Amino acid sequence: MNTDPLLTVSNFSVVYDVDPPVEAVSDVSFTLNRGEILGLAGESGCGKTSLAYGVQRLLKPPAVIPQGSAIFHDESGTDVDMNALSEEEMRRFRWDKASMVFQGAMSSLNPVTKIGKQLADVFTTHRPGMSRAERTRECGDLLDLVGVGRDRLKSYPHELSGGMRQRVMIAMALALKPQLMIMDEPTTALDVLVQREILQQISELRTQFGFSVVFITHDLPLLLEISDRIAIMLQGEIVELDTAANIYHHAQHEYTRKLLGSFPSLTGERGGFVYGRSDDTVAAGAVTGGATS
Ligand SMILES: Nc1ncnc2c1ncn2[C@@H]1O[C@H](COP(=O)(O)OP(=O)(O)OP(=O)(O)O)[C@@H](O)[C@H]1O
Repeated sequence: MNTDPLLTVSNFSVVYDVDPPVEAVSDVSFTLNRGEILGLAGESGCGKTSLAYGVQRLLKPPAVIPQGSAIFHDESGTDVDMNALSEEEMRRFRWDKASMVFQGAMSSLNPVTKIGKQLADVFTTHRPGMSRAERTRECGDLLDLVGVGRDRLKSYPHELSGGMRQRVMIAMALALKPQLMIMDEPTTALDVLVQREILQQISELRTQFGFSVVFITHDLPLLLEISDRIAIMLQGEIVELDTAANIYHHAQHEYTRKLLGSFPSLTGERGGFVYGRSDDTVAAGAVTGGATS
């Protein structure tokens, strides 16, 4: 496995300064490797979103970050301390280097604007030198890439299924070829087959472009399918971080075992597990034969 780090998070805490204060993330440290999919699992309220948004500096008051750092090891060789960036630098950084697919992102598409135009707006803002023809070509290429197809450039969001809308959001997050994508429950609202297809797509795109992914969900079986490593969060702390295979076969923490045990779908409708992928991770999907797109 590639152990060239892309992001080093150290002693990171997030507190909501309400009465009494809530320590949503407590002294969390981890490293994300280049090209790696790191799953962040844990039940609702354990602090997954606060951690991901905190690292991206997307939290608003009453959230405060009393301690910790997030260092981005840029492919240019420069280390960027994300806490030291100005608001403006951070805004640019967020799309260019590290993009995000939010929880329920597909409903954040503007309903009265064609999806091609919404995609093109990313380039208009961030690549002002691009000609209109280049923008249209890039947007078409992106829609092809995520399996929506360039013939949908002129479609309105309501003309697309939920899965297709979510793919458009992924296309948007991919637009500037970031090195990191943070995905917060990107497939939760979709049915299982569509989820599978999208996971497969993310995995293929990651192989093609080499970006890293932090994939957040409470759905541990789903993480086992897609992640190289998985971090288990409990009450604001990462209690276990290991390869997907080790999490599945040799969970060390009692809570991880509990979390695994709480998903009957592990051996039920999601299908049995397929072992022995070349990189020794775990992949589910035997029943559906994996995803097609
Ligand atoms: N604005 C806020 N003010 C006060 N407490 C908050 C605020 N936002 C989140 N919290 C608290 O911080 C803790 C962590 O929440 P967070 O949303 O990060 O968890 P999560 O694991 O992402 O949950 P979910 O899967 O439901 O999104 C929870 O106890 C939550 O109630």
